[in-house]
Amino acid sequence: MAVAELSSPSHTNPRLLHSSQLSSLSTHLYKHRRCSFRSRPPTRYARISCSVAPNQVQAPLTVQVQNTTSKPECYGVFCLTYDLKAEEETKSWKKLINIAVSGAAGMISNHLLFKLASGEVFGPNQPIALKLLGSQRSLEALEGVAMELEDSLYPLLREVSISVDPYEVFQDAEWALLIGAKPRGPGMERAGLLDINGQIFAEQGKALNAVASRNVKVLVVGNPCNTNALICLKNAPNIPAKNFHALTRLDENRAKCQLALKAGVFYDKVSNVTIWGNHSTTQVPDFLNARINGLPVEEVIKDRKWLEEEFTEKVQKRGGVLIKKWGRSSAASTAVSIVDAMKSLVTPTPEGDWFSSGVYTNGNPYGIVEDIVFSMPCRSKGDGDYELVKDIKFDDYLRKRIAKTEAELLAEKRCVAHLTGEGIAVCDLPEDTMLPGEM
Ligand SMILES: NC(=O)C1=CN([C@@H]2O[C@H](COP(=O)(O)OP(=O)(O)OC[C@H]3O[C@@H](n4cnc5c(N)ncnc54)[C@H](OP(=O)(O)O)[C@@H]3O)[C@@H](O)[C@H]2O)C=CC1
Ligand SMILES: O=C([O-])CC(=O)C(=O)O
Repeated sequence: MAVAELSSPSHTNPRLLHSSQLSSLSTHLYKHRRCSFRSRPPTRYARISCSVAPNQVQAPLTVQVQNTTSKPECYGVFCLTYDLKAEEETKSWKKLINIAVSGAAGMISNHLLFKLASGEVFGPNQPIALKLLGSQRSLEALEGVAMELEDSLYPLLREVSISVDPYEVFQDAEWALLIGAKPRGPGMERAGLLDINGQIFAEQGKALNAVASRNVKVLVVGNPCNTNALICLKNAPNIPAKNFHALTRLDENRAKCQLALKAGVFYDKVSNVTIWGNHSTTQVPDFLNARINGLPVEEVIKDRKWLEEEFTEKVQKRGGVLIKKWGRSSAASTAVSIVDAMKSLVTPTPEGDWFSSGVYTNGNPYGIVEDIVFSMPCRSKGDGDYELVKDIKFDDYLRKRIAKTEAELLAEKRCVAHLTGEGIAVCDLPEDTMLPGEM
């Protein structure tokens, strides 16, 4: 199969074309434009540059043709060929699933990959293939990760491959865990971070659109994760927007821990916790609908002031407090929350409960503005899909807080308009806008 990326100043959002469309495209190009073809070995890209003929007013056009038949490099023991059905203990196993992970040499992945390989998410009968995406700067480190995976002798881990090319890594991916992102350095404006990371997620959205399974589930972890997820889904129009998630499960877990501590119960007694909005310090941990031992939180913790102020701020800023103590951002607990988020989609949600995920707002029943990625309460039948929970209570406090995080996400969206195909970016971000890890 081959795909072509079509871009020109008149196409701010480049279109990806499948091989079936290529021959008519090239006929069109020869007829209407002056084209030169240039391939750049040893890469698989061929660049076709077309200039404007003197009597034409069309804008110049560049087409990138990519042959996507090549495979990422398999690693070590994972290059062996074998027949899963040949051995007695593997006969009952399900079909191998492909999991792509970006930022695979980073700290979160260093915890996550081993959890995935152990069967924590998909269970003991589900073999997996891990496709690790890195960059030139992390290629050696990725080999180190693959070596550790080899040495762990996980029976369910059947394939590991590494690559720096998202088109290779995302080929037929059924899950894409997008963790890699540039951290915000000292003195960097949030608008700058949105732009740099947004470019990464725009490119990855295009690659997913071109080569991933049409039913791929995409979980964006790299910050700012809500807006990165929006950019990614806008660049992947052939994949349902509903399949894209931004990770807010860590925030939910943090909120459960704080409620349990205050109520003096173990955290398995806390349920129905929603995180609303952005994975930032404007996020809203919802105590109005949450329950402890099946009772509304306010019947157990009779201290509304603590809930509105101390509890809310503790959850919003937990990441920053941890960085101060630990010297680096949450990695192990983030990996745990990624596992939780994935499990919530592949196992039925317990009766009466729900989980939080940053999802696309179109069609939401809460009156939240459409066309952003916003954390909301979800339930799943365990088939990888989810529905939004309908019976949710709101009061003035909750509405006001939700409006603030919604306004922040709208400002972030305006700031990345150039990456979502919606025109010229205007950055008017609220001054106090921060990631949970910033203080
Ligand atoms: N949503 C959430 O709840 C949470 C989100 N996060 C976010 O997850 C992301 C990853 O965190 P973590 O694993 O701890 O980070 P690390 O710094 O350990 O790893 C990040 C990886 O991102 C990759 N990367 C991609 N582009 C760049 C770039 N331009 N500059 C530098 N590195 C780049 C690097 O890999 P390579 O060189 O291979 O490209 C690196 O290995 C961060 O954005 C963090 O803010 C963290 C905690 C919670
Ligand atoms: O800000 C960060 O990079 C870390 C983060 O998201 C968190 O701890 O929730």
